Amino acid sequence: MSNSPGTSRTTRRAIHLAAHFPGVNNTTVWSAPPTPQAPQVSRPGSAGPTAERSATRQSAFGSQIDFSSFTHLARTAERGLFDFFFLAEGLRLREHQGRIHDLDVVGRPEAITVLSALAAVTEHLGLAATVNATFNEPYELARRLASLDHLSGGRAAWNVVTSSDAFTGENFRRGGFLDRADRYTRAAEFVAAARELWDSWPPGVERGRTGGATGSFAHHGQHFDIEGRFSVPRSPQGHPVVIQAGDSGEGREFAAATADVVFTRHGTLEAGREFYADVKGRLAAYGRRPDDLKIMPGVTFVLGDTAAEAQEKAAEIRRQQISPQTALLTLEQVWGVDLSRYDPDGPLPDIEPDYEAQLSQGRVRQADPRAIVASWRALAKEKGLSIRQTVIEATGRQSFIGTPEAVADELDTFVQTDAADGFILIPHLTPGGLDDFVKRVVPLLQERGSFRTRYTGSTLRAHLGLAQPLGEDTAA
Ligand SMILES: Cc1cc2nc3c(=O)[nH]c(=O)nc-3n(C[C@H](O)[C@H](O)[C@H](O)COP(=O)(O)O)c2cc1C
Repeated sequence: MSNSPGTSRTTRRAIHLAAHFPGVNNTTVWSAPPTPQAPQVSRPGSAGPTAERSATRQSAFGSQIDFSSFTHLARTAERGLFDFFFLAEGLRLREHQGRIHDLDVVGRPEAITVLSALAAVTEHLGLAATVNATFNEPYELARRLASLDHLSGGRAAWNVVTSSDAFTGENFRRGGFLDRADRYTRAAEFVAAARELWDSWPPGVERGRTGGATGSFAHHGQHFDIEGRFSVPRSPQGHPVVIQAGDSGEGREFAAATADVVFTRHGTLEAGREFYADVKGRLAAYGRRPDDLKIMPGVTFVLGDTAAEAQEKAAEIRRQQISPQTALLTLEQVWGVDLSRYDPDGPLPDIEPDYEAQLSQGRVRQADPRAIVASWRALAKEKGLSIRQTVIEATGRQSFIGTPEAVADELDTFVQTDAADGFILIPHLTPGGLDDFVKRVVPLLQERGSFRTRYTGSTLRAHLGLAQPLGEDTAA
């Protein structure tokens, strides 16, 4: 097999792979295998499109959050020798015109609970939970993560996210929200406090030797003023792995100072290299080496026996992801007005958007709607696209499409040429979406010496090649 361009360095770099459990956002399609004429639910009028689609998805995928779905994907990832299994978090179901948003209809079970159950049916696989730093407390979360680390023999990871909006805050006792500017100061102090708690039990404390300072902590800061004794002995990893997933300058700085892994959206070679250089370049200021932080973009893949077949499958998946009604819902989020009377196969609405309106609540609209409207209008005009075709073309984020050989080659090129340290793979199907990748792509990566052929360590830190925090023996 030929080497990829730029792979002339003497040692090949090891690729790190993780599996993202799909289920929300329209990455996930809901029937397998993709068929050319997948049945589409017609958009109802006043009954509300979201409600109807919710019903459709729930009946088609009632088992989506069954434990068997989680175990299938986790076991596949472990068979593929992946570093970890990843669960996202949504603390408030997003809403569209007062109904549960189309993308959140499968619900959001709590990640650490699911991972604790998976710890019992897996042996090596890391278990990563996304947990918000705004609406939690260090003592409670440090305790849950240390417990997961114990239960799993050193496989726990925490993806620290910082969503801080008032809509989400309504779900919580402390309510309200955090000033956006404070989201990372709180997150940084949260992680620091959690690490103080994890360090409060020195390594090697024997059962019964609980005198002295064991478990004592005192953290007095801007966001947390806590003092007491931590209830969980030091866990196998010392510190569960910390993942970061925010993209602002502050987010990148937080990652450079604090995180072990970054989950990024920069999934093209050029954007990946830029991001990689930027974030790795920030590490030295914190006395850290480039290898201390792994950069792992979240990516999708579509495999085919030929390049043409893969492209065809990818196009069909896009059509399934953006059904006629999803196209209209997506457009309504941007336009801010009810567009239910428009034909998804007709042209973009010529009415002006209402940029102040809030049809959707929660993290559904990411970029500046004015810029989106302008670019979608230009795209539709240039290519003569309908509403649905425009949304399909403009919102597509399919990363690696091709034969297993081509996909293995591309993934390897990313890692050997400093665009990533590995990938968080987001399959399109639940729960079988990773099966083909593990069967057909993993062996090719192993053949070229870029991916492990067995687990050599037992903890997630070992899989990722991260140092083990030593902790101090303070229990005099
Ligand atoms: C790849 C990626 C995945 C994310 N996943 C989640 C998630 O599952 N739950 C969540 O509440 N926020 C998630 N976020 C949001 C971020 O953690 C962060 O809260 C938000 O992006 C604000 O930070 P920023 O301004 O630095 O981007 C994700 C962000 C990125 C880039």
